Amino acid sequence: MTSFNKIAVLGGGAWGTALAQTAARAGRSVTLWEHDPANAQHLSDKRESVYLPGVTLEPSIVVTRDLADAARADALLLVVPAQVMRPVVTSLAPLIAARTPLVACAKGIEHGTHRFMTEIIAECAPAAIPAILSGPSFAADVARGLPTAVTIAAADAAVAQALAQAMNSGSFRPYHSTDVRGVELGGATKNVMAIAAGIVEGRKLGASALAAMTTRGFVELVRFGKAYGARIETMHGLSGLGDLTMCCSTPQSRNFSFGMALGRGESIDTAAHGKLAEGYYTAPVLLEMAQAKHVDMPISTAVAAILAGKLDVDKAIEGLLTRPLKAEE
Ligand SMILES: NC(=O)C1=CN([C@@H]2O[C@H](COP(=O)(O)OP(=O)(O)OC[C@H]3O[C@@H](n4cnc5c(N)ncnc54)[C@H](OP(=O)(O)O)[C@@H]3O)[C@@H](O)[C@H]2O)C=CC1
Ligand SMILES: O=C(CO)COP(=O)(O)O
Repeated sequence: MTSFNKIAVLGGGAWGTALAQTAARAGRSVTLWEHDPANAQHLSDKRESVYLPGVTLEPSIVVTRDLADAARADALLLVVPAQVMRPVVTSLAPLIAARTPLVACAKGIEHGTHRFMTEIIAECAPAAIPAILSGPSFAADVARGLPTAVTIAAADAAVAQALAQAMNSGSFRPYHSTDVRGVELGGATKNVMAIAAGIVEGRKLGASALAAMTTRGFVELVRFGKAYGARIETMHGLSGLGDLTMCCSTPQSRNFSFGMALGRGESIDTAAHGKLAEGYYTAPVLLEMAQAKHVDMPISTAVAAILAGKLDVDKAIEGLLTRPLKAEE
């Protein structure tokens, strides 16, 4: 079976750092690439990411700013925000060997093009093998070696299995799948639902309202997934139900925290408190894609309207509660 020993991680942020730690603990030779000079210097000198304070890099991890260094790996984890995946893959493409797996670890859908992460890889690096890693996995938990399970998907089952094997560190337990679309769609959609759940929490609407929002958010994820080719078992799995329930339940999720701040009345511009909330970028795209296939997604529609400044939180909540009654599905 194919094996991937040299792993490069692109993106020295919270998740990139956590995955670099995981790959090193799994016994892999790890190169961590960071594009920002200041963060790269901090990673090299202090052996710590500014995005994950208190986590010291494993001694074996090599930090670099040279993309060609990273490109020599057997497989690369792409751990940059979803909306910058395209420029990163475009720069990387001419440097990698054919059939190198590029594993998108971002959770989002590209503005404008409506491309999923692996579609961007296929388009910008056609000689590479696109793959996706997603699931209920907070960087701080994973970096500290707390038990975590995710799903790694690639079209070729043997590649997915080999990537899972490469990242298996004991406490980090990757399942493998060939449902690439299902895995990447769940991770993107859950971020929007986490914002909605955070708004409910921030408005102090109670546990019952949070349970209703989470449940109906999952219904929307499944509807959207069916329309865009996801397998039902994937949506019921780690990258769908698992990640959604986790991120709809705790302020450890930046998207949930962003929603909480909105629920407390903070402005859209300040509610993220300088942290990455991918759902902010995905919500309008999700709405456009749902409309394109006539998928009914009232929660996503409400979140997108709030984020566009077209609807205030209380009106959005009232609108959801006063919709015509219907049979549950
Ligand atoms: N944090 C988590 O718990 C998890 C995050 N994810 C996903 O991982 C992805 C990354 O998130 P996360 O690491 O948390 O985000 P962070 O904000 O912690 O880090 C983002 C990283 O991307 C880098 N970056 C930003 N813009 C560019 C660019 N144009 N070119 C190259 N690098 C760039 C940043 O570098 P710079 O220092 O220059 O800004 C930084 O190193 C997201 O899609 C997120 O949904 C998935 C699972 C868990
Ligand atoms: O995707 C994640 C956990 O699975 C991280 O969630 P946030 O981006 O909401 O912090």
